[in-house]
This record gives sequence, C-alpha cells and structure tokens, in this order.
Amino acid sequence: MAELKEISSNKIFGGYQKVFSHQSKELSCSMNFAIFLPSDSADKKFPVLYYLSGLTCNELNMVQKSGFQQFAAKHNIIVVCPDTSPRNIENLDTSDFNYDFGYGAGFYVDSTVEKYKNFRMYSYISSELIEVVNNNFPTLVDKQSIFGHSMGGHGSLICALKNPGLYKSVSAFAPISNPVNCPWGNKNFTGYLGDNKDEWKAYDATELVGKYNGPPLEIFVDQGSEDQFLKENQLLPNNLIDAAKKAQVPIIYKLREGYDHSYFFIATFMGEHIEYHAKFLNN
Ligand SMILES: N[C@@H](CCC(=O)N[C@@H](CSC=O)C(=O)NCC(=O)O)C(=O)O
Repeated sequence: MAELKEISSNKIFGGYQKVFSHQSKELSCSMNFAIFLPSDSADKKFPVLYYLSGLTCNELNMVQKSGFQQFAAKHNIIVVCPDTSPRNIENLDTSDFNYDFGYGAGFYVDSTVEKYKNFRMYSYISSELIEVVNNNFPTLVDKQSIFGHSMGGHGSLICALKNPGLYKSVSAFAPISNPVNCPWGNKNFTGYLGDNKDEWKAYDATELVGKYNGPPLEIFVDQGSEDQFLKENQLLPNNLIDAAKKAQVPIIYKLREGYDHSYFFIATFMGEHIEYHAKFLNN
C-alpha cells in the first residue's frame, strides 16, 4: 500500500481538515486529496462521503469555499475531496490543455487514448481512492456515499450508476447530466475516449440511468435557475430527469431561484446535501 504524506492539518469544528499526497497506481503520478475527520478519536469509525469537484478545481475548492465541515462534524461523517485529474505527467504534450480539458478536467473517465493513458479518474475514484482511504483512516467500509458539482456532479452520478450498491446515496449540484449531448462532454469524450460515440455512453448518467439494475437508488439533483452553464445547455438536467422517470429511478430535482453555478450556490445548500447523505449513512 502506497504511503501517505501529510501536507497540512487544521482543526475545524472539533474535527481535522487534512490534505495528503500519495502515489497513485491508476494515474501513475502523485495525487493530493483532502479529508475531513470529524474526530481524532482512535476507537471510533465513521461513514465516508466522497465529493467530486468541477472543471478548474483541485482538492481545495470544496474545502475552502463550501463550509461543509460544520455539517460533516454535526453528522460525524468523513468527507474526502480528491483532485480532478492527474497532474504533472512527464513528457506529456499539454498544448491542447485548457480550463475545460486536461489538468483540472479529468472528467472522471478512464481514457482509451494512448496519449492520455494516465487519465483514469473513473477507476481512481471508484476503486483506488476508496482502498487508500479505507486502509488509512477509521472508516466504516460498507458506508460510503458520493456527491459532486458540475463535472464532479457528472462523476458522482456515473460512479453511483455504474457500481450498484457501492454507494448508499448520490447527489449532485448542477451536474453535467448528459455529456454525450453537450459541448463540454463532446470535447472531453472525444479527447479521452476517441470518436466512437457508442463508447461515450458508458460515462453518461442519462444513458446509464436507463440501464441501472441494483439496489434501490434515489438521485438528488440541485440546480440554480440563473446558472450560466444551464443556459448554455452544458448541463441538460431535464434529459436526466426524463430518463430517470422512464426507468423508474426516483429523482429529486430542486430548482433554486436566482442561484448561479458558483460555490455561493453550493455553500447555500451544502447543509441540506450532507443531511440527505447522513440519513443513508448513519442508519
Ligand atoms: N470561469 C471559470 C469556468 C470554470 C468554472 O466555472 N468551474 C467551476 C466548475 S464548472 C464545471 O465543472 C468551478 O467549480 N470553479 C472553481 C471555483 O472555485 O469556483 C474559470 O475559468 O475558472
């Protein structure tokens, strides 16, 4: 098991907000993740909530902007915030990289394109990181859930839909709900997966929800009505809602009047999301 290196540790709301680095096998590079531990007690175990961030983010956006720690402390939940892509890959031509492709934009897929072979964020999140966290922290191994924002909302939805039973609950802030049909998804899926659009569907929540076959799973989506990316048709929540209804997968959709795509929106509803996950994790 790869060694963890502690980068920082700060006491907050009676718990500890820490950042660690480790050498990832999936991504073949050093990765940072942030982890909130509700207590430093050695004899208690806690459920784990994974949070996936959006384009341009690293492990710190959620930690510094959302105010999640007070709610995680209240409900005794460990929260893990990984980085959003591999970083600093040696000899990689990054001339195509932009804010919405490449570093900070792994899109939570396993690339099938040789050039981007390090970009295996799907396997990193849904397998390797869980093992690293369970092997190093006081977790209840069968009690984990996942949520995220925008690109990370897409990531959380596909991780839950592709791994029935692995997560107890899933929620998303302004997720990219149907990447196969939006500009961000087209750009990233072409880049990481190539031109065969049939292969893209394996990473699209709207496609996957119709195929979901597992323990009952409810999807909770939060969306601001003044979100610029909603207006630019990057998010397409109605496609997910329609597909979920058709597949009889329950979906809660909350359209929040006046909110945009930013962490001001996320911070406003963070308490509601953690309380939602706590219902599933603390029973
Ligand atoms: N103008 C922004 C565009 C990128 C952006 O809005 N990123 C969002 C996620 S969008 C979808 O995944 C974000 O979370 N940004 C980080 C933040 O702290 O707000 C830009 O170029 O940064």
